[in-house]
Amino acid sequence: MTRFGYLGPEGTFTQMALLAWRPAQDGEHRPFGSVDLALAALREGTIDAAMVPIENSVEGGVSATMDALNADEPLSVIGEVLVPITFVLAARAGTQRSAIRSVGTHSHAWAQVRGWMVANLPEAAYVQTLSTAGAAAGLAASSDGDGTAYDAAVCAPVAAHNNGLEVLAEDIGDNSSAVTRFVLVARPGRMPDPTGADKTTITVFQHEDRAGGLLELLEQLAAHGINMTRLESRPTKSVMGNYCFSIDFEGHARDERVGEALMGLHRVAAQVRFLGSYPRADGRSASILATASDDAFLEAQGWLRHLRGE
Ligand SMILES: O=C(O)C(=O)C[C@]1(C(=O)O)C=C[C@@H](O)C=C1
Repeated sequence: MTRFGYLGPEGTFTQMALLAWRPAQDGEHRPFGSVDLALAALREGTIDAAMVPIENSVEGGVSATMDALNADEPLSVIGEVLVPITFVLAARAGTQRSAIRSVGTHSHAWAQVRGWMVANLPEAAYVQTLSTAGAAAGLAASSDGDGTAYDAAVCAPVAAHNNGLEVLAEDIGDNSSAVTRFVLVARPGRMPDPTGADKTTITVFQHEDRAGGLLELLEQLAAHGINMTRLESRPTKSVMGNYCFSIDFEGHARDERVGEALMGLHRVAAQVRFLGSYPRADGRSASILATASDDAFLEAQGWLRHLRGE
């Protein structure tokens, strides 16, 4: 039975992503206190795969996940899941909204309700927790007057319900169409086969900081007709001002144009960390120029072999 890890506790959006990928009865689902702990367990072999958040449509990339994927032993992304995000403000039964002085939640969740907070609880202090469901569980576990770090939690409706909290306000996200993208990560092994609607994730490290360095990397993608879907810079943590680039793009490593682009990046970059090719959650096929199709590349390779007399 596959052992899946996820950013817990129960009731996180990450658990919803894992349940959407595989129902609880089809594997062991094990909660972890942080993305780092889940990925460490995966590297150690105590779980077989981990579901982790990587990108939110409002707040952008999840740095903790990108950094954990870029460090230590390489891991592979084998799938992705999109989860619509809905937040509630929850508190212990009997709490009046006017009595709320502090609110606990995950940093990405706070970023998505900031406008609502300014409009409705402008004086409330923010207390960071490791997850939205962790904020709800922490609130439920404490009773009045025992020094709880916060008076209310921002979490998913299911986390408020599971923890017996009262919902003081529903749908408090500033953007009603917010979506978080999660990736299922495994130890490197057999890559999922191409489906025609795939994505590839890489991290590129440059030789040195110089004019046109990023352009040189991007040219490899543009020249091979590849559409990027995410580009983020992360500090390499070695020297101030030194960055690597976390990139998602359309296509699969076994597509001719992607293979050529990866070889190009390998030539011009100091290191390319290949994090996997996997089916897109939305099933949307890449729009590929006729000049960047597999047939076009194979025809050109044949032409070269012919003129070399091979
Ligand atoms: O705290 C949770 O419930 C999570 O699953 C983490 C997380 C995130 O890292 O972005 C996931 C979705 C929401 O955007 C807010 C928090």
